[in-house]
Amino acid sequence: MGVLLDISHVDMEFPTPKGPFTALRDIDLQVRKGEFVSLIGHSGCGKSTVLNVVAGLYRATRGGVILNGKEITEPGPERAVVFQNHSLLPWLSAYENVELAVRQVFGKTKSRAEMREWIEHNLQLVHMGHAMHKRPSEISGGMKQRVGIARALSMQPKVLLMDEPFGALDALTRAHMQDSLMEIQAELNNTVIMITHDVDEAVLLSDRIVMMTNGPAATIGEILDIQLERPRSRLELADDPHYNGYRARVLKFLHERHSKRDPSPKKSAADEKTKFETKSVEHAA
Ligand SMILES: Nc1ncnc2c1ncn2[C@@H]1O[C@H](COP(=O)(O)OP(=O)(O)OP(=O)(O)O)[C@@H](O)[C@H]1O
Repeated sequence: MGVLLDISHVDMEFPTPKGPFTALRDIDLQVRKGEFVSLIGHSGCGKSTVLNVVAGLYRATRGGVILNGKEITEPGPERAVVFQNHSLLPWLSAYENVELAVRQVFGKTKSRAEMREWIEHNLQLVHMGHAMHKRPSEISGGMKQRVGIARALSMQPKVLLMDEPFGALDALTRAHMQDSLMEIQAELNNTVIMITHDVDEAVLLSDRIVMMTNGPAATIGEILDIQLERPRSRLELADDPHYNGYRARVLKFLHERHSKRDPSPKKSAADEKTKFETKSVEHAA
């Protein structure tokens, strides 16, 4: 299948009082339609910066991003973003939060009735149909995140950008959300770029895992193709040698990178444990 999103030789420099800081150097990544790509790397390496360049929030210092043949120069509804901490408007219900996005994208092309149907459809897709008239303060963290995902999906984006979407959730809710996301992905064939610190999550969900080197001047260190059949079941994969091989490969990359930055093995191991969630898939089930 053809390339939908072309992140082409992107450098990103930020001006700082001490002079320019090079966050990214030569990020080059082509994403196909319907592909699920995860970005993983140590804290501060530049994952969010990559996502922000694709979102159009930052302009690359060199290189650029082409979506469907058109260069990205600003944010747009064809690239919906889901953040770690939901960004719902607290005074609006779940329904009304999604409605805002739907009006923005479909206000001129869908009738009122069609928009209502579409909003409800997207909330049902994330299993929020029963609580759609509740406000963010009346629902759990996982439910809020579901609404954020419904809002992003309702825009029918060409690319879904997710910045640690499940990072703030407990392990069980997180596992449910991952399963929901896989179901939705199977149904809608979305193109997704997701940042995660969770190695299991990356292997379970992704078609490819992009591993980034440490900053400054972070770049792509390695790309791992995850050739596990779909639909994927976390329970079955727990004993799958291929699954465990992919998992080990990512952990090794991260560990090696960390060791290079800090040669103290004691500190590396401790940091590794806190920064990367390496729980086994059975625990999350
Ligand atoms: N607006 C900015 N101005 C200056 N430096 C910045 C700016 N945004 C990011 N940086 C720097 O760029 C580097 C990459 O930051 P970024 O937030 O992209 O990393 P990250 O991999 O997403 O981190 P984390 O995993 O902790 O969220 C960091 O050193 C950060 O301090």
